[in-house]
Amino acid sequence: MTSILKTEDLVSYIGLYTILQGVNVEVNKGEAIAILGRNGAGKTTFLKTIMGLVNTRSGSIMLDGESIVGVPTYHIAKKGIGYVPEDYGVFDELTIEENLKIAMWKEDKVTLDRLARVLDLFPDLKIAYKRLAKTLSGGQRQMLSISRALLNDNKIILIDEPSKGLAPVVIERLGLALREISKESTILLVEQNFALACAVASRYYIIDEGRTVHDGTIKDLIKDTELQAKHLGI
Ligand SMILES: Nc1ncnc2c1ncn2[C@@H]1O[C@H](COP(=O)(O)OP(=O)(O)OP(=O)(O)O)[C@@H](O)[C@H]1O
Repeated sequence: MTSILKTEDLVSYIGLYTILQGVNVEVNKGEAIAILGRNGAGKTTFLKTIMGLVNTRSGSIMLDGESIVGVPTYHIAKKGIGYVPEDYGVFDELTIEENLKIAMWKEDKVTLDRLARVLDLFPDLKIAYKRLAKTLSGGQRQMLSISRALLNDNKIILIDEPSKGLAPVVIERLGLALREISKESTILLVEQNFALACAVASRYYIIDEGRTVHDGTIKDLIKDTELQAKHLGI
């Protein structure tokens, strides 16, 4: 198996606070991995640390065998990490089309084919293609944010809690789309919605108080109600 992203003993900090205190995660090519844990466990900070938005104090982050610690965020993105932040990061005053095109590194045939595939995956975006992003619902904004990460030749896509604030029926649709995406992309998904994580991922890591405390297959976790209760509050 080819390791696409690997962190070892990752420690990171914001100001005076050490937030991550030892995170060990490995994502292999083609896998969909869920990062689970309670509120405030450090899941968002983990993704931000990978992206260079939060400073690493010690430990390693390897992307496809190359260290990305200390590399500027824009460069990390260009090295092949697509990032879908919790707050979507879409431009409200731009149309869907403009939001998508601004995210494209190239406008070659491969990229335009990817755009067509993304619009097939999320027909809502196709219908509202010329509308301003600010007119979209939360679910549609999430779809737009995910779509942008799919347009380029990324090695891995980090998705931060896509279900947040969405209605159950929208989460279900999103789960189906993410499952489809996971057939062709490598995904690292932060998610509190256990059902969505189970629908998309095959393996998981649990972060608690800034550390990875458990990992395994989603199949085993579904059976382990004790572990779910202890770390996920289910
Ligand atoms: N800018 C900041 N300054 C100080 N502490 C922060 C900052 N951002 C996050 N933290 C703290 O870091 C810890 C981890 O936060 P993080 O957002 O990564 O958790 P999370 O697991 O993603 O939870 P949630 O699902 O609630 O977003 C929390 O205790 C939080 O209060």
